[in-house]
Amino acid sequence: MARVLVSDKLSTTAVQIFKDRGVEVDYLPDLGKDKDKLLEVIGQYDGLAIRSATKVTEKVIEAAPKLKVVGRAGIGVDNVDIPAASRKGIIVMNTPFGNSITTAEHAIALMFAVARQIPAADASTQAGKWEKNRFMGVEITGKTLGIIGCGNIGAIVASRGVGLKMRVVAFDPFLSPERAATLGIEKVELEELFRRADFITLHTPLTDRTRNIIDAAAIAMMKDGVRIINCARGGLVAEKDLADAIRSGKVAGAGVDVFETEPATDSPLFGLDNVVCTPHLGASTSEAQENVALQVAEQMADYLVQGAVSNALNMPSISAEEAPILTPYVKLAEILGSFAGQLTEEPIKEVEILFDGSPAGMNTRALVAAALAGLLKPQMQSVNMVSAPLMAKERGIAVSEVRRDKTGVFDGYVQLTVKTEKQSRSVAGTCFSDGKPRFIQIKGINMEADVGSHMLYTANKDIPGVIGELGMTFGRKGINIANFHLGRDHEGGNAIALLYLDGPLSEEFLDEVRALKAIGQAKLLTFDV
Ligand SMILES: NC(=O)C1=CN([C@@H]2O[C@H](COP(=O)(O)OP(=O)(O)OC[C@H]3O[C@@H](n4cnc5c(N)ncnc54)[C@H](O)[C@@H]3O)[C@@H](O)[C@H]2O)C=CC1
Ligand SMILES: O=C(O)C(=O)COP(=O)(O)O
Repeated sequence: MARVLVSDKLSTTAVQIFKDRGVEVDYLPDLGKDKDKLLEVIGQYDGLAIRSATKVTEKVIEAAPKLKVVGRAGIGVDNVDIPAASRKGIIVMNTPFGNSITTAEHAIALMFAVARQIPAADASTQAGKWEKNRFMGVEITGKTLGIIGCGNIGAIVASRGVGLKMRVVAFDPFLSPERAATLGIEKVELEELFRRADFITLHTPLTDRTRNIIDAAAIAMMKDGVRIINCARGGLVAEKDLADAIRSGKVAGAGVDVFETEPATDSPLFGLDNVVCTPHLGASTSEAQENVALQVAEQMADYLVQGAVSNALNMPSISAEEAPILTPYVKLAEILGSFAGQLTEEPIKEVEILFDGSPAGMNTRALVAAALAGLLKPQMQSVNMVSAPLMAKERGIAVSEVRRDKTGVFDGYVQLTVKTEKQSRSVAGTCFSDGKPRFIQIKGINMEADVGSHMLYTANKDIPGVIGELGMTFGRKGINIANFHLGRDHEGGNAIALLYLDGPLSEEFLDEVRALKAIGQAKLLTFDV
């Protein structure tokens, strides 16, 4: 039974879902904050469900040999070392929409809080001061709202801004003019946004390009009296530069939900007039927390129980409906990869995968990943569909895919061609209606062979007597051949044989086979079927 650790505070709905789906679950919501304890226990788990407090570092991943999936109940995954996870074949998934409305609402709430100084006015009023003249605010109607990053959350903020009768401008390199028009907003360059906005709100991930996107130089371009809201990630705004600008009066106020270091127990922004801070509450509503907990548990259980993948950041999605149709072809792709991987002894330069007929309409990214996993496995035992594309890239293997409408007699087939410095080798297969994979072509030679756990592959000249010699040799040793498949390119040309054996063969016996006059090459192959 798969076992999952929930190491951050998640709605207990998640725990119930794991149990209902037959996944054992330990709910330890404070464990994620204790790095040492996490390192101590993580080795026991197949899945880890987190929010932003647990840091899934390379060290944690190294300490987790069983881990298959990290599920982030939320959006940002900057607390997960995704390359390290991918290298170990661990899927990292998030819940990209469950808390977007809630977070957009928090940004709007902070905008109002800053425009009307609500927290300070509240504190003063409750202290019995009645400082009516101290808290002069600004109207939002008719003001320009500048949105940096107009993805899911930014777009919701945009629509709320439009609803509040604001003029909305957005900077996002990936925002199309059509989408901007649909949202009723204007797409602008960053500097123009800085120059025009009365309120600026950030909604990008934290990347090398977005880090400190608001710093002293950016602030210098802004309108005097601008107000800045950050509900995305600490690190997007240089906190010290913002604090200086608030002190100088250049920036009239800021709403800050996220900090460079979290938990933020100290910050240059603390204690300044009209800075409204919240402790990373963007996603903290009961609705959003129900959404993300439910979704992450379903997604993780789908993967651990059924092999279905959704919202993974390092692996193509495979829906639960798609999984049964795709699974036989995933197996086929892996077997073709494995065939080529076991026969190839020099460095691979190029891999081309051709999808003909029905597989061409499937999720070919998953099939490519499976073929690469099969191909690399003879060299790297722990490689899987998650890590294989990254491993291939790191090894400089160029991977390409071609999709084609049905051209042959088979409903669909997959052909894998592997090129090294010295040669190009191709192998093709299909899946019959029984879901079982078959080899249908090896090195351009047609054949039709079942796939067995133990197989002997031989290449020889098409001369009489090969079958007899092989059969006699096996017979003398008392080894049963379950199936014998033959093919040749033309009479007297190159021939190949695939023998489906009942069990493994010893190396000594293989040497005997290799010594046969008729046999050019003999290789024992094993497949995980
Ligand atoms: N405070 C909180 O509790 C929460 C914070 N977040 C954070 O909000 C942020 C946005 O989330 P979503 O809208 O769901 O993400 P998203 O991926 O839907 O949108 C991000 C947008 O940023 C854009 N972008 C990327 N690089 C950019 C750049 N250099 N300049 C301008 N735009 C750029 C992308 O094109 C994309 O449209 C994330 O960092 C996420 O972690 C999300 C949920 C809760
Ligand atoms: O979903 C996100 O990106 C968030 O920042 C929410 O973080 P949290 O789950 O509240 O720790």
